[in-house]
Order: sequence, then C-alpha cells, then structure tokens
Amino acid sequence: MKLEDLLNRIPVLETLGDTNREVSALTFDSRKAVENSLYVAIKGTVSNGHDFIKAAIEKGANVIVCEEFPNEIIEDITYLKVKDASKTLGHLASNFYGNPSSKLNLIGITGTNGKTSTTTLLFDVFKILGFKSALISTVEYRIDDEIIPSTHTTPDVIRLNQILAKAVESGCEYAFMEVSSHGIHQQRTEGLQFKIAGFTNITHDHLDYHKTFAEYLNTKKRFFDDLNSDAIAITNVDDRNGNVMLQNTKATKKTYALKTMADFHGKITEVDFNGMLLNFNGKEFWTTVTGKFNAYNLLLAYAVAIECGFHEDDILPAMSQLKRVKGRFETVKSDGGVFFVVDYAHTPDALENVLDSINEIRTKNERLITVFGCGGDRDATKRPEMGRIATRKSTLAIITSDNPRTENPGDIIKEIEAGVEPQYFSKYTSIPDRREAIKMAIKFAEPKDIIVVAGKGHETYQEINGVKNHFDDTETIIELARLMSK
Ligand SMILES: CC(=O)N[C@H]1[C@@H](OP(=O)(O)OP(=O)(O)OC[C@H]2O[C@@H](n3ccc(=O)[nH]c3=O)[C@H](O)[C@@H]2O)O[C@H](CO)[C@@H](O)[C@@H]1O[C@H](C)C(=O)N[C@@H](C)C(=O)N[C@H](CCC(=O)O)C(=O)O
Ligand SMILES: Nc1ncnc2c1ncn2[C@@H]1O[C@H](COP(=O)(O)OP(=O)(O)OP(=O)(O)O)[C@@H](O)[C@H]1O
Ligand SMILES: N[C@H](CCC[C@H](N)C(=O)O)C(=O)O
Ligand SMILES: [Mg+2]
Repeated sequence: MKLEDLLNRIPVLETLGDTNREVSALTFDSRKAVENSLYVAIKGTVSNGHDFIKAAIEKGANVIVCEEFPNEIIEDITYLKVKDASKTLGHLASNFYGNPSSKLNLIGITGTNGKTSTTTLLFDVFKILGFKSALISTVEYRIDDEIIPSTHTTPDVIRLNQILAKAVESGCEYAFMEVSSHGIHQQRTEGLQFKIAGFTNITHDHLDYHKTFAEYLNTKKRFFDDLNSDAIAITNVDDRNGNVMLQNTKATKKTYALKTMADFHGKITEVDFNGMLLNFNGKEFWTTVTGKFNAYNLLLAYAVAIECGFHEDDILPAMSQLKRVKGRFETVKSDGGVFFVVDYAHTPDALENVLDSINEIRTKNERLITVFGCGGDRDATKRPEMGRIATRKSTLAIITSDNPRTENPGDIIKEIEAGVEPQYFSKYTSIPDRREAIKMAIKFAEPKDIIVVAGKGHETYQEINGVKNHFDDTETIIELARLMSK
C-alpha cells in the first residue's frame, strides 16, 4: 500500500524523508519487521520501542513512526513524528486492512466477568439464526467455523484488523469481541468502529496493572467515552457502576437488569443444574445454560440481538438451543453420583457468584467442596479475598495451585490462607499439586455431593516458570472419578 494512502486522515507532527513509497507490512515489534515494512515505536510496560528503531531498520523496515526522532537519522528511511504512537498504530492498522470494522457489525463486550460467556453466546445465537460471524475471545478466535488459537483476550490492533478483514472477506456480517481493560489501556481497539458496546460488571481484578480501582473503572469507561454517536451502549444497571460507564458517552444508551427497572428486564423463574427458566421482557423460555450469573450474560446477548434488529420470537427460540460455554459452569456427573462443576472463576466476585449459584440450587443435604487456587504474577490482592469467600461458602475448601508462573506455589497458598476467618480454620486444607487436590476432594465426597473446581475453566495447561504443562480440570476429574469409582 502507498504510504501516502496509509496516512490518510492521520495527523503527523513532522516528517523526515520521502513519503512516496510502498509499505509492505505494519509492525510494532522490531523482531517481526520485514523488507519495506513500517515500524511503529511504542513505549511499553517493560521496554521502549524507540530503543529498537535501528533493529527494525536492520530487519528491513524503511518507514518509522515514533514520538521522538532517534539521534541517528539514516538516509533512505522515512521518519514520521506523531503525538501518540499507540493511537496512530490503530488508525494505520485500520487503513492498511481497508477499515474492516466499518464493513461488518462490530460488537464489543467489556467488564470484569462475563465477556467470554456473552460473546460466545452471541456468536452461537447468531449462528443458529443463520448468520456468519467472527468471535474474538479468551478461549479462541473464530471466523465462522475456522478456529484460530487465541493469544490475548483482546489481541493487538494489527491482529484485530487482520482477523476482521478476513472475517469480511469470508462473508461475516457480525463480529463479537471481548474488550479487556489491558486492551483499552493499551489502545488495542483504537480506530475500530463499534456498532454496539456492552458492559457486564466491574469488580476486583487486575489491580497489579491498574493500581487502583478508580483507574480500572476509568479505563473501562473510556471504551464508552470513545464510541461514536451512531453506536449503541448497553449497560447492566444492577451493577453499582453500570450508569457510570455511560456518563460521557455519545452513543444511544440502553440498560438491562434482573433486579431493577431497565429497557431489557429479565427474571429467573426457575434454576437448577440442568438449566434455567427465564423471562425476558415478559416472554418465558428455557435454556440449559445455567448459573444465576449466566442470566445476565444471556440478557445482554438478548439486548444486543434486539438492537441488531432481530425479533424476540426469533431470538428466544435460538437461545433455547444454546449449549454451555466451555469451562463456564460446565457440569459433569460421575457414575458414583458426585456432581462436578468446572468454572473459570478466577476473581473474588466470580467465585462468590458460582458458589452462591450452587448454594441456591442445592438442598443443603449435599456438601459443597471447592478446589481452587490463584494465578502467580497476577493481582495478589485477590488471594485473601478468595480464601475468605471459598471457606465461607463451602463445606470444605481445598486450596491448590493455578498457574503459579514464576511465583512459589506455597507462597501464593499462604496468601490465600491469610484471608480465611478464624471460625473457618477447620474448613480448609491446602494441597499444592492440583491433581492431588482434586483427588482429595473426590476421596472426601459422597454421592450427591458437589465438587467445584474453579479458576481454570477451558485452560489445558498449568504454567510453571514459563513452561505450560498439560493440565485439564475436566479431563482430570473424569479420569480420577473413574479410577476411584466415585
Ligand atoms: C502487560 C501487557 O499487557 N503487555 C502487553 C504489551 O507489551 P509491553 O507493553 O510489555 O511491551 P514491551 O515489552 O514493554 O515492549 C514495548 C514495545 O517494544 C517493542 N519491542 C520490544 C522488544 C524488541 O526487541 N523489539 C521491539 O520492537 C514491543 O513490540 C512493544 O511494542 O503489548 C504487547 C503487544 O500488544 C502484548 O503482547 C503484551 O501482552 C502481554 C504478553 C500480556 O501478558 N498481557 C496480558 C496481561 C493481557 O494483555 N491480558 C489481557 C486481559 C486478560 C483478561 O483478564 O481477560 C488481554 O487482553 O489478554
Ligand atoms: N455476568 C457475570 N457476572 C458475574 N460473574 C460472572 C458473569 N459471567 C461469568 N461469571 C464468572 O466469571 C467467570 C469467567 O467468565 P468469563 O470467562 O465469561 O469472563 P471474562 O470476562 O471473559 O474473563 P477474562 O477477564 O478472564 O477474559 C465464569 O466462569 C463465572 O464464574
Ligand atoms: N485473563 C486472566 C486469566 C486468569 C486465569 C487464571 N487461571 C490465572 O492463571 O490466574 C489473567 O491472565 O489474569
Ligand atoms: Mg474472557
């Protein structure tokens, strides 16, 4: 593509060198620069991309976009100075890939919990309705039936535009994507044109990165602040910060709730391990997707589908056919009658919701055993809170490991234990090896008891010191339950 076309509507403060040249590719990583590519120097969390300008040129980049010109200016290279390189990258990526986000209906979902669930439910509903869509999620990226492995919940803006361009080319009319707070903060969604933005909820997570809850909240809000006036913003007004999200948006505002008045109002009529009987805006339907929190995800998906122009008489029957989302309140019943719930709850709020959902369903004759841990190199303040919640809400909590990464598993466990209240000291035990922890839960369980294995959901690995060893909660449960004939 011609550099002059690529720069269409992008403000440049100062130019050195010739702008009449072809650009073969875009990159923000010097190691991935190729012949005649354009390298954008970004100030990151660990290093500064400006230090790699020379390395990018050595690999073939001949256009450099940066916030400060380097000391050494090389002949035949074009240097463009911009105010904000990250922001500029977003607009360059959109231009380079032909502005794909404006050629389909892009729907972004943000919030602490429920993004993967809601986007996946939407992708599945639209498939049932007969539409081809793209999905960008923590679990996987999809272009209709094609599955692309996921690296980030919200990938970088070049990758995003690549996927969206491919989706447009494949005839997708919709794209459902998760918008993480890291993604917003690092401007990975810059330049994308969202048709609808949805908010699930906001609770404690990622304070290692955002430092304070106020900053985390503000980052999420920025996604709505940046929407165009022709977009639609849908928020959960049962969440105490639901309205905050829409304070400064130019988009049309819509609300959904189970507890309060809202444009989209839902009610749970019945809920058990097999599914839920729900009532959305006065119409009842049954779904096998269960767990109280999933009523919120389904309601947001319903609101999005209505705002896309579909009729409730088409949406609700499609919702009745939905399957559960991988690793989100997935249930397994062993031959011995023990009930397992595998769930990706890795935040205090998510764990509380899962345990509350089960406690509302169970008759209390059965015991609830919770196996969980907390990730290493992630927000450590979640740890004591999760320890407190698990012991408060279960008959027995077994504290174990969940991706220790570079941390010592024993130290993480100690931080979780520190949150257990004295009256519950007898309600927990700690077993660092996750397989052994699940084994202990099964040994302890009697028919009809419920074992929740939380934190890893769909994950198929346990990450220790940069190595991802195969580990799958569901697989381990099935194997151990069979071996132990429970
Ligand atoms: C903390 C964080 O989010 N880091 C992301 C960030 O990297 P960074 O800012 O640390 O990059 P850096 O190492 O400081 O480098 C700065 C710049 O120099 C460039 N560089 C660096 C070295 C070199 O030799 N040459 C070079 O050009 C880098 O490409 C970069 O542009 O930008 C990179 C490119 O987009 C991301 O891949 C990277 O994600 C890391 C791997 C990551 O683990 N991120 C997680 C925390 C994340 O983003 N998670 C969220 C939310 C998860 C959820 O709760 O769902 C997600 O959306 O996945
Ligand atoms: N609407 C919701 N409200 C509260 N908790 C939820 C909700 N939806 C899901 N959860 C809980 O959060 C867990 C993670 O759900 P999901 O993967 O959909 O969230 P996410 O926002 O994509 O998370 P991540 O930040 O890891 O991408 C679920 O396993 C469940 O325990
Ligand atoms: N996207 C989240 C997922 C956490 C999942 C949990 N299993 C862990 O490793 O902490 C994160 O990277 O913080
Ligand atoms: Mg997710």
